Amino acid sequence: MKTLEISGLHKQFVDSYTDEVVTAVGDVSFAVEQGEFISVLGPSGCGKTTVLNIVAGFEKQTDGSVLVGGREISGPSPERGVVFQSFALFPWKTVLGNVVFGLRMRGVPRQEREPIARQYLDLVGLEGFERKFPHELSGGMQQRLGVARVLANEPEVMLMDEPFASVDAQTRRKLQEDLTGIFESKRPTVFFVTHDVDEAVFLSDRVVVLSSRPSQVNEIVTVPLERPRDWRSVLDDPDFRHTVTHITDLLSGDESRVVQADLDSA
Ligand SMILES: Nc1ncnc2c1ncn2[C@@H]1O[C@H](COP(=O)(O)OP(=O)(O)OP(=O)(O)O)[C@@H](O)[C@H]1O
Repeated sequence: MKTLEISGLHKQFVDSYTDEVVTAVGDVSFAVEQGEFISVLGPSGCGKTTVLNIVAGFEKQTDGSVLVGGREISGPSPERGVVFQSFALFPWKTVLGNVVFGLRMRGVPRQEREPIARQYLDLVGLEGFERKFPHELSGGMQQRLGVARVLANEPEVMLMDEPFASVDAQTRRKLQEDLTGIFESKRPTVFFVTHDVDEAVFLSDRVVVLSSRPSQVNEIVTVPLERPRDWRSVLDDPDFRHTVTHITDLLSGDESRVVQADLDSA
């Protein structure tokens, strides 16, 4: 069953100073199955975040449609929870309070909120930290709290915009393995934006490779790796290297076309 269907998505921005029109998204269509992990990759500025922001309901498309669970979206909703790069936690609430808040907003009865919140904190490995405040957690733990907060709302799709971009390389590997473990046990539908080809292949069932602006889908690559996954075994897997090389070739082919077009128009 398709959870998310993006059809003919097109987005133009008008620069408020110069009145110049920027086509951020040309014509993008793809669908995400229920329980699927999909990543969106593409050259810088090709509109990855814009597509995510439209799905989140933060931006309105100029043309095309976005259906979630078969319904056209209208504005932000907890059914499309977003995990941001910059954590976006409530600093004055405890770890437990951060998760309980969303449940309260969703109308979950008072006596059910805390057990549900604790269940999701356990899932992301934050048991024992319930009474701490966000500033008492490491960057990686704050990001896991962000994931717990979104998942506790049982969204139809979890949206993640480069969530690990601001943590160091070692923590990043650990968080990628944690996220894979969470995905494998809960099977949420995930839409993940990244610049990092290895990360996209490690995490995803399929990778949507966008072309440079005005972006279109260049290719949707199926990742032929078994689950459960961990870095130790994935790095030794020839299918992993082959898929990474294929996507890198798609991206560099696209980049050389852009350079050639720039030279032709000079
Ligand atoms: N609110 C806005 N107003 C005007 N232009 C915008 C706005 N948001 C994005 N853009 C432009 O749209 C294009 C796509 O931006 P977007 O951030 O979606 O790309 P991206 O692929 O996520 O980039 P990156 O990989 O660098 O993060 C860029 O040229 C950007 O400058």
